[in-house]
Amino acid sequence: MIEVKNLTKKYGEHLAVDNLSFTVDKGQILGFLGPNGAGKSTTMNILTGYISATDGTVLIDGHDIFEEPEEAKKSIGYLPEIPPLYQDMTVREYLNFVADIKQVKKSEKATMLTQIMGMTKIADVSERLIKQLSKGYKQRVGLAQSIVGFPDVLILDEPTVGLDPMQIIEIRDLIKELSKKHTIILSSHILSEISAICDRVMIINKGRLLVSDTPDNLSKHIGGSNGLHLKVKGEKDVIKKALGNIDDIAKIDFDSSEADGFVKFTAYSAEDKDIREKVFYALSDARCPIMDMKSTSMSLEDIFLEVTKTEPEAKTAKNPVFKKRQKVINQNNVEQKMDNETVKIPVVQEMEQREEKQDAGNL
Ligand SMILES: Nc1ncnc2c1ncn2[C@@H]1O[C@H](COP(=O)(O)OP(=O)(O)OP(=O)(O)O)[C@@H](O)[C@H]1O
Repeated sequence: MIEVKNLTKKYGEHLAVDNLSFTVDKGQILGFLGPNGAGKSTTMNILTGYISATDGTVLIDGHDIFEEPEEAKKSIGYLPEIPPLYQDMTVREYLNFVADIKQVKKSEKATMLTQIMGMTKIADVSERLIKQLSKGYKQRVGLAQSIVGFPDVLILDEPTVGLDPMQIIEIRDLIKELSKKHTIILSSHILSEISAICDRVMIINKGRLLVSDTPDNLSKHIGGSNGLHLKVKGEKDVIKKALGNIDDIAKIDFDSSEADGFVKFTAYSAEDKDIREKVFYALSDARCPIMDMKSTSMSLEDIFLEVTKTEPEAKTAKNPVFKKRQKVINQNNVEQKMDNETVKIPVVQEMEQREEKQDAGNL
């Protein structure tokens, strides 16, 4: 549905988007994450034909946004970071105006606008001037204008910014509902929101793609969910012996704090195997009851902070995220198996190689 290849944008000498490639399938919700200045809005502005690219291609539903802008734009609804609202129009006048621009058939217009105002819960302010609306309502009107014409693709730059928690939940549900018929790219700083509604997450920094995967896989692979935290009643030696027979366990780290006959430890599986059942039976046979067992995993927030850490830490293997024995998903979703050695995300390697070349050139 959306195909972006080697997208690059320079503002003068400043590289805002650096060779970005990704695809979004029909009906998917892609969450776009990155710190301030990462290049999210620039990418969205290019995807929607608002600004040109320095290099690369963007296909929307098979149409090149640069070669066939009219065709491509027909498939896009866009909510920019600052919604393009006419303050002196009423909500209804404005949405009528948008519908005309989008060439919605006259016979369908009234019904469509009533439906959209219902979906975005702005029917009660339809006759109010936009300038008199609260920020949250203005944001909903911005979202409403992007839906007018029911385009196949919706690109939403921070759709819930300025909304209160209740409204955020409503808009989140609306986006979920819209994804049944639309392909959606959204950017947000609210990570719980991205985890809750996106099928896939892309984290970019300084215009470059760092990781792209489902929220679950990100916390599994990058967070290293191959660890199992346990609190077990019994003697440490007995527990050690019982677990020693399980081949799938690569390593056990015992906590130094042992109290009241409980032992706490983390068991790491080899090759990301699910060891829960074997651990359960082994400890049960050894008559060491499990009081607590949970997988180690990182929240999207932890992952975001780790992968976007400022250089030099993030781009070197000093970052613990890259050190773990784990699989890392590269930008083409190809799994790379790493075994007890430094793991670098491909884009980080590329960055380092480029810098090495530059350094060599400067000598
Ligand atoms: N018109 C412009 N002229 C020059 N530089 C720009 C322009 N627009 C954006 N930039 C720069 O390009 C980089 C990417 O900006 P962009 O707005 O795309 O980031 P962003 O990820 O959307 O950030 P935020 O989360 O703060 O909105 C930033 O360094 C920004 O300063």
